[in-house]
Amino acid sequence: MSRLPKYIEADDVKRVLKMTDLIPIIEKAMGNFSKGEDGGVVQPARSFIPVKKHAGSFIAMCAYSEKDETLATKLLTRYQENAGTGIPTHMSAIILFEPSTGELKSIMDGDVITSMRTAAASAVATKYLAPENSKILCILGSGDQARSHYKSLHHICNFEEVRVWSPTFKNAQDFSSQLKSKVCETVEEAVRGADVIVTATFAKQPIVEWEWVKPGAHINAVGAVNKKWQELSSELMQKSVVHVDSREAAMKESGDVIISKTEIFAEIGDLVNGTKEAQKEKTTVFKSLGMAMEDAVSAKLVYDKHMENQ
Ligand SMILES: NC(=O)C1=CN([C@@H]2O[C@H](COP(=O)(O)OP(=O)(O)OC[C@H]3O[C@@H](n4cnc5c(N)ncnc54)[C@H](O)[C@@H]3O)[C@@H](O)[C@H]2O)C=CC1
Ligand SMILES: O=C(O)C1=NCCCC1
Repeated sequence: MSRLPKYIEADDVKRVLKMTDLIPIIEKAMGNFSKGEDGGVVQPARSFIPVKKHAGSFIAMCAYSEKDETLATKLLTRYQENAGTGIPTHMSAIILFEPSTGELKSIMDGDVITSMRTAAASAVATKYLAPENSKILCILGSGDQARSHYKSLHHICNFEEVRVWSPTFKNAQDFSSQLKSKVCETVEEAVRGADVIVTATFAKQPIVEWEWVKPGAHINAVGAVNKKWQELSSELMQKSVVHVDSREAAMKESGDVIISKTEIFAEIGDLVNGTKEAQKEKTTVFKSLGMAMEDAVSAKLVYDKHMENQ
């Protein structure tokens, strides 16, 4: 093997990474993660460095999976105020190592992986928790995650209607002209009657109320990754059956969990492993925070597929 790491750019990641391959890999990774030591995953809490002067943050996320033979770290910036400037709000690179020797194998774009693996994790949650025959999908937010969730969730349910809401009406219109959907003027209009709801916004205060949510609906809550931020009202969190990707991270990083003082029923990996039962008939929430482990398995998949084509 060459000692020089392979650089894999965003277009090449996009070319080789397919949602149909990724969803089962993320499902297996979530299961391994929730097995504790038996799952062979080492994933320390991630570091957040505030870049206060510029209203940004720098995030470092590392993971090793013995079963998947992958060792990686993602370095990411989150600059919310980039919105509307043409510079993305999240930018990242993933550094992949060879676990057997410690060699640096690859540095690759992390943006496509972040979009797709987050949406794949929600697809796994939706597979276990969405009501049978879900027909209406509601997406709150019209950015990167909103778009990737539109695509991933169509692999799980046969939706007949997709609704989109975004704080800037024009952004929702642009979304809807590219991805078949109906634009809603209010969150309430988008949420009422929906079977599956995605919240993928930068909201810091709750935008979804319990009384709007159809009993038995499933919510993938992807934003509000901060202990002081919420996308869902405390009442909605308390009255729903709440699932997370990592209990440890949720207790540290999720305002939706911490402020509402809600009880976490299970990690999605517990449903995958069959150690907790999915309660499809109840109103369910998947509070997603994102795991380094998801990046590590995705990066290995990208590297292996990319090298096959070399
Ligand atoms: N759980 C996870 O694994 C991940 C979570 N995220 C989080 O998901 C959220 C969406 O990320 P992206 O789509 O990449 O960002 P983006 O910048 O592409 O889109 C953000 C969306 O939020 C909307 N928005 C901004 N301020 C708002 C407010 N006050 N209330 C309601 N909506 C507002 C914008 O109009 C836009 O539609 C962010 O909070 C991000 O940090 C991002 C990556 C992974
Ligand atoms: O990649 C992730 O995981 C992220 N989680 C929280 C917000 C930024 C990206």
